[in-house]
Amino acid sequence: MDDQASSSPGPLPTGLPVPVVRLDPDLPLPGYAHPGDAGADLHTTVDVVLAPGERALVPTGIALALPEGYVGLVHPRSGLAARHGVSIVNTPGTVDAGYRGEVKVLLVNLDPREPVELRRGERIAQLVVQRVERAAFVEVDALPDSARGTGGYGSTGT
Ligand SMILES: O=c1ccn([C@H]2C[C@H](O)[C@@H](COP(=O)(O)OP(=O)(O)OP(=O)(O)O)O2)c(=O)[nH]1
Ligand SMILES: [Mg+2]
Repeated sequence: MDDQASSSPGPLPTGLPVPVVRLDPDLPLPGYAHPGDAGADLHTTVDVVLAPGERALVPTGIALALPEGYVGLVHPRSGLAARHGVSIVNTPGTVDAGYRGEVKVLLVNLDPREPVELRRGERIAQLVVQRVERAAFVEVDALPDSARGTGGYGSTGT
C-alpha cells in the first residue's frame, strides 16, 4: 500500500480541496506530474485493448465532489495521442460539480492500422479543474452589435 492509501494521509496538498473517493484503493489519486501542471492524470482500472477505430468507456476508479462553481474537464494526454493516436471521443469530457459517480473516459484509437494496449494503472487522460460560470439565459428580440457580427466558420480567411 502506498502513502496515499495509509490511514494517516499526512499534510493536505495545496490547491482547491476536492473530496475524492477511491473506488479502487490500489490505484493512486489523480496526480499532477509537476508543479504548475494544469491536468491531474487519471488512471485506468482495467486492461484495455482498442482495435483501430475502436472506442471504450474506461473506468478511472475515482469519484469526486467538485465544489459548486467548478467543472472537471477530461482531456486527452498528448503523449498517448502522439505515440498511439489515442484520443477521447467527447474531448474534453465534462464532469459536473454535482456528479458523484465514477469518472470514466471515452477513449478512442484513431490509428488506422495499429491496435493499442493500455494496462491497468496506466495514465489515460488528465482532469483539468476550472471555475465555470452559470449563465442566466435572458430571451431578447435582437442582439447588440459586435465587430464579428454573424461571421464565423472561416470568415476571416486562412
Ligand atoms: O468524460 C466524461 C464525461 C462525463 N462524465 C460523467 C460526469 C458528468 O457529470 C456526467 C454527464 O456528462 P454529460 O453531461 O457530458 O453527458 P450527457 O450525455 O449529457 O449525460 P446526462 O444526461 O447524464 O447529463 O457523466 C464522465 O465521467 N466522463
Ligand atoms: Mg448532460
